[in-house]
Amino acid sequence: MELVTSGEMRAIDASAIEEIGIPQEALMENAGRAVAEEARRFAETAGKGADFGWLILAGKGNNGGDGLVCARHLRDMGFRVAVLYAEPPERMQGAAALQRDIASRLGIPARVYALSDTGADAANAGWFAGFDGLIDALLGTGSAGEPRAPYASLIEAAVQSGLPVVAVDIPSGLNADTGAVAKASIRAKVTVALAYAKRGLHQHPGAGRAGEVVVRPIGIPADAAERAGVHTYLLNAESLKAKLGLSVPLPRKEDSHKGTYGHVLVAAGSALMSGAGLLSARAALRAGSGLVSWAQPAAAAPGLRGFAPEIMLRAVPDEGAGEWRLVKPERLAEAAAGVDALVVGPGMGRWDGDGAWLRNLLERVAAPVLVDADALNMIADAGAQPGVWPRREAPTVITPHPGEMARLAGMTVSEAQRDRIGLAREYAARHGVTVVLKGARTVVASPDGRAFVNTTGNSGMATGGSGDALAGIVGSLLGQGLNALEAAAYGAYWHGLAGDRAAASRPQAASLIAGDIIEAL
Ligand SMILES: NC(=O)C1=CN([C@@H]2O[C@H](COP(=O)(O)OP(=O)(O)OC[C@H]3O[C@@H](n4cnc5c(N)ncnc54)[C@H](O)[C@@H]3O)[C@@H](O)[C@H]2O)[C@H](O)CC1
Ligand SMILES: [K+]
Repeated sequence: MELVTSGEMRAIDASAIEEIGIPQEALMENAGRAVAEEARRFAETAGKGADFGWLILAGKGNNGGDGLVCARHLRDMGFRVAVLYAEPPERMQGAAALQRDIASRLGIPARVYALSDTGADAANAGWFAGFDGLIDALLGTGSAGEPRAPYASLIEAAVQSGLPVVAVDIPSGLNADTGAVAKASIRAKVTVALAYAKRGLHQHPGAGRAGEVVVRPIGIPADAAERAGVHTYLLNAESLKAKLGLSVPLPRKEDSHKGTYGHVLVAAGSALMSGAGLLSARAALRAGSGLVSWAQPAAAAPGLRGFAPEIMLRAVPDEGAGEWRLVKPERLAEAAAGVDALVVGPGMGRWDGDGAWLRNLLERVAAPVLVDADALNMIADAGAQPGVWPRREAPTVITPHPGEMARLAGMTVSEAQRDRIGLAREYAARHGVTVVLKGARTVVASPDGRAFVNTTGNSGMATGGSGDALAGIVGSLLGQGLNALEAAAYGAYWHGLAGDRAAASRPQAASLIAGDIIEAL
């Protein structure tokens, strides 16, 4: 379940080979066979069986070496097989060169790619004629930057051929660490991740090019990543259990009463945006809180009576204005005294001096706090230097979407999206807050360095109110006694799972609204 960078993978490979003594050739043999088995599974699902012709696109590195082992095993399985070397094969070295010689001695047909003399793209050079699928063994974790010639044009020709691709380790052209994709990049039906999934397979746009990611062991000891200090995990039921000791669904205590599951105070919504507060409060209820109170500026409260009978309304003195602007932070802190968690931010609006207001509130509240939406922008206006977040005894969890994350970190959105795992982890460590960086493949990062990449959720959830629901869910879990990372990770996973379930029962995901997510919890 660990996700690794190419650097971490190289260190793990080196340790297995040099310190433990597992021969590199053994790793490569296991890798190639694993890819062949996944390719066979793909051919069978494609209903073509053994008359499926595979063309192995082999680069000059060990990724190419894996591909040659794969070629040999596919041929032994009865497939038609040929190899197309990206570069003259005499340039291969070490374990890859050994596989080149074996393939040659076995008489596996091979050609060397060359741009047609006019430099025209090679698709029309018939390289792919007669084949049903491609094995992408061009570039793996050793590649850096845009694929250079001739890889770039071979990749583009492969894409243009329209043939299905099974990628070795990563689709060529993908940045294994960040998920960024080069102009020339393979779109795979299946990516066979060797030993561990690389981070880039689970961060967009890379995640959209990898197809089905299958992690296959190749003989690296199972605890190698942990021993190498890797603390990035795919967020799913398995890792929630193994890394955080949480089972899905969370067990409910038998001897429970209203107090058992905590009391959450939701300070959210305002006269014009009361919906955000209601959605957060309802989500907290559905997530299992024993009691949920919805704090509102006193003059705005009467208008909200009866919206949700299960939710207690908590009017906070506001000098008759009906706006948060005139609620003193100490008054809201008093309302939060004795609750088990506070959610602050959704639909709160902005006003002059709101940053100092929020910091004052955070310094006074003893309970765990979930900060979302407008409240995040209040802090963002104070800058990105350490200290913008008050140090607190109890945890602070923040749930920014990419735009809010960018403002908090003082960068553009595209910069913030470049390495979401790295940014969320660095921000969490620097400010001592637990970060839930929303978006496709939400990233949860703890100040202690652990990070989880979510696997649930769908594009239909990019709808107003979905974030309010997440804020309520995580706040509820904090109120139920989960620690910051547990609440953030479980909450993100559960929110996405509910969204997937809600989408499954609707004609199309795009019709999803936040209320559907809450009802599906
Ligand atoms: N390391 C191991 O013990 C194992 C590795 N496995 C497989 O090997 C690759 C990593 O192999 P490596 O030789 O380090 O690099 P690549 O094959 O990924 O690199 C390709 C090759 O191309 C050159 N290159 C680098 N960047 C570019 C570029 N932008 N354009 C063109 N060419 C580029 C570079 O010089 C390399 O030589 C890993 O992914 C696994 O598939 C085995 O699985 C097991 C053991
Ligand atoms: K590859």
